[in-house]
Amino acid sequence: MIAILGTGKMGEALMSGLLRAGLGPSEVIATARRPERAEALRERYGVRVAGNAEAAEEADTLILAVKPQDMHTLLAEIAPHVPGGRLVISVAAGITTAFVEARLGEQVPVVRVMSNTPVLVDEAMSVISAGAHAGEEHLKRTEELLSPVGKVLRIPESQQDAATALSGSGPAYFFYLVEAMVDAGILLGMPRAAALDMVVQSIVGAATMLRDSGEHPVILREAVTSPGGTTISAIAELERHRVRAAFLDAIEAARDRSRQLASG
Ligand SMILES: NC(=O)C1=CN([C@@H]2O[C@H](COP(=O)(O)OP(=O)(O)OC[C@H]3O[C@@H](n4cnc5c(N)ncnc54)[C@H](O)[C@@H]3O)[C@@H](O)[C@H]2O)C=CC1
Ligand SMILES: O=C(O)[C@@H]1CCC=N1
Repeated sequence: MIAILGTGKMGEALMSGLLRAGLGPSEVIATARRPERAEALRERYGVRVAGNAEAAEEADTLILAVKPQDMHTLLAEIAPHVPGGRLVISVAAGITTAFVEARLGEQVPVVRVMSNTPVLVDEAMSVISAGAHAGEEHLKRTEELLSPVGKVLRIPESQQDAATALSGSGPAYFFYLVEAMVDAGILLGMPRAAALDMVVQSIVGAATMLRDSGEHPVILREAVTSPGGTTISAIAELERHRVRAAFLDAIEAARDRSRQLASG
């Protein structure tokens, strides 16, 4: 039995992925703060919806999916209800395994996960790290849960804040880029729907080439960039506006914010 504690956007995305991967609705308990949300989850997925304490007592794997700022309250609520031997998986940005261990009891196996919203289309990037009391079996179990919905990579916990900035938030940067490029199409007089189609297909094509060709992104970009042509005129403007430096600073800021989150 798996419990998702705090079934918001990420919790629901993970839960729907687990169900698509073949887990039965009767093997999942979801918890939610608002009764309307609980009802919607029950109706949409046929899963059981319960209180946090009850879910913690019954499930052998607990997935903590509340916001980092709500983690302290959730852990305080479930601490008396987590029997030995439970695997606790936290998907919250910035929350360390030590933070969870300190509140649930020192022996609890905790795995920290940073996934991303493409879990909704089985293309998640999930990175996982073991806490002090989580061993190979716990990492394997976490991998089994997450690999049907995307790629899973083990990383040292010291890299989790960086991974949060890179792949946890990563989809948002691409959506932002698409928005900006569609605006550019509008500026050039293109109808919005056509501009969106062109940009989305370009990003899907580029992503597929990156994944399937094994080529370095520089080589792929050079292949588009004809001498004296159009692409280099655009790249020159991106460089003039220091877009590369903006990405470095932006992702560093996200990493720093992830580090701060556990303290509220
Ligand atoms: N949205 C994203 O792309 C990603 C989010 N995350 C992490 O996932 C976690 C959740 O983020 P979102 O889903 O975006 O937020 P969200 O606000 O949609 O979901 C959190 C849910 O937890 C519920 N909740 C809060 N306290 C509760 C409690 N004590 N008992 C039961 N339910 C409670 C809230 O009502 C809400 O529905 C965060 O820790 C975030 O860092 C991780 C990777 C990506
Ligand atoms: O913005 C956030 O804090 C969460 C964590 C990674 C993606 N979304």
